[in-house]
Amino acid sequence: MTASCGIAIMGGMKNAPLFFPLGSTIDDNGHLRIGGLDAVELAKEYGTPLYVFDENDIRERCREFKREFAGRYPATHIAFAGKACLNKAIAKVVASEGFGLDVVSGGELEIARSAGFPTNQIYFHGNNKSDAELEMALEYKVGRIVVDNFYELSRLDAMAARRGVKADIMFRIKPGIDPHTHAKITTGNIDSKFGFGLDDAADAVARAMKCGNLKLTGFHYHIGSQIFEIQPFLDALKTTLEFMARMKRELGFITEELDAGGGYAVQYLSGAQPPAIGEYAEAIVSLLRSECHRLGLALPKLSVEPGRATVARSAVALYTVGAIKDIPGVRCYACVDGGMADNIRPALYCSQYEPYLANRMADYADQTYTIAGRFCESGDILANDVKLPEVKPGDILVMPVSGAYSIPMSSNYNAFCRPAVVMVKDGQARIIKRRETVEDLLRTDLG
Ligand SMILES: Cc1ncc(COP(=O)(O)O)c(C=O)c1O
Ligand SMILES: N[C@@H](CCCC[NH3+])C(=O)O
Repeated sequence: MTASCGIAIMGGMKNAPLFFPLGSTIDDNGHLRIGGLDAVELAKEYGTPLYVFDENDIRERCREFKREFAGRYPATHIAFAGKACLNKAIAKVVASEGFGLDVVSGGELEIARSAGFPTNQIYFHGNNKSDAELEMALEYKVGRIVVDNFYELSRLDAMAARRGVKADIMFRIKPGIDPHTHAKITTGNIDSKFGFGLDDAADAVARAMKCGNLKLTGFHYHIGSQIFEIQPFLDALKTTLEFMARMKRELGFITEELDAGGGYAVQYLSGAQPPAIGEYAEAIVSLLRSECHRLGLALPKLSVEPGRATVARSAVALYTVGAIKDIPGVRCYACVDGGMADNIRPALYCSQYEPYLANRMADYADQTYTIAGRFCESGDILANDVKLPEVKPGDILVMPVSGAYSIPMSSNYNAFCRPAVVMVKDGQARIIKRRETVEDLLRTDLG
């Protein structure tokens, strides 16, 4: 028998395809099981659209990063980039795995704090932090404030002086590398709103060395997201190490820490497999060691900030199929009860997904459908021309690899309510974010 999209179910094994959460299976009824639970029953119990995270999968991703990076280079700080999907439950899971956290707003910082995340393990990023956010970062004594520009540097210096504290900072720099990913998620190029160009960064280092209330520990770059090639990571690292050598030579500045950001790609489609985390780690750590030796630099502390690679595969999105619209000779739309308001990625980046039917995982996928959402835009398409078994109203469509950048980028477009989020683990499920209600929407509408 063949599962949707042609993945064979081995005799008796019935593992779900690779990009479902670890340990997901297909039961005798052809239903998807995640964390030991029937996905179709979860859809019934909690309603759809529904996002289901598997805690064990998140934990295994964290352990893989620790094994592959800290195993090779013990002075590694691994931080979850919260923008990928931050809520109290996920914050607690990654904290308990010994991860740090990267936040980009006062909101993310408050979520982390309310989950009891140790603030000295939090790095505060952002290209236009408000005064209130900088004050908050100082008040909560976050581990590092990653300073993006001169305007922020001077305000932060004054704030730290007023408080009589010495804050640990890093500078975000632009190594000017093209990571060959989607233009909208490319960030380390010269024409980027993020960070200092290298000559500006050199001026900023000279200034920071005179700031009595700021301690510059080193440099951060993040060149983009969903990067399949290893070479751009190496090019960015080499450029930064050469910049560190220049700062030592010209200013006597010794870099203690290098934050290499995130960007590791995950697999969304059967045919597009990125390098394993171990391959990224091996290449980065080897180059770090050899270039530091060549340039006469002491080995710095290394930070990495995986967002997508920590949580993307840990979750699926479940939708109920409604209308089916066959336009003869053109295409057949299967419409679901969610869409661009809970997952903007296909509309924004032309991101591709491989959906399945959670209630008929083992049926032969011999029909072609375009999965349309229910929002008032023709561009509200979740997946184009995908192979599925014959789809009927009431089927439960499942989108794997939905743990990163869907829920955090969701909206209330057309006054729809954001979906519920459930965490499963070893046969137990609990709501970690309740479904929004119209009352929630009306509460902020003051008339
Ligand atoms: C500073 C920083 N670190 C880490 C990340 C996480 O990226 P990714 O989810 O691709 O690992 C981002 C987002 O692109 C970022 O801006
Ligand atoms: N939101 C993007 C990733 C951006 C990463 C943050 N700079 C995505 O869904 O792929």
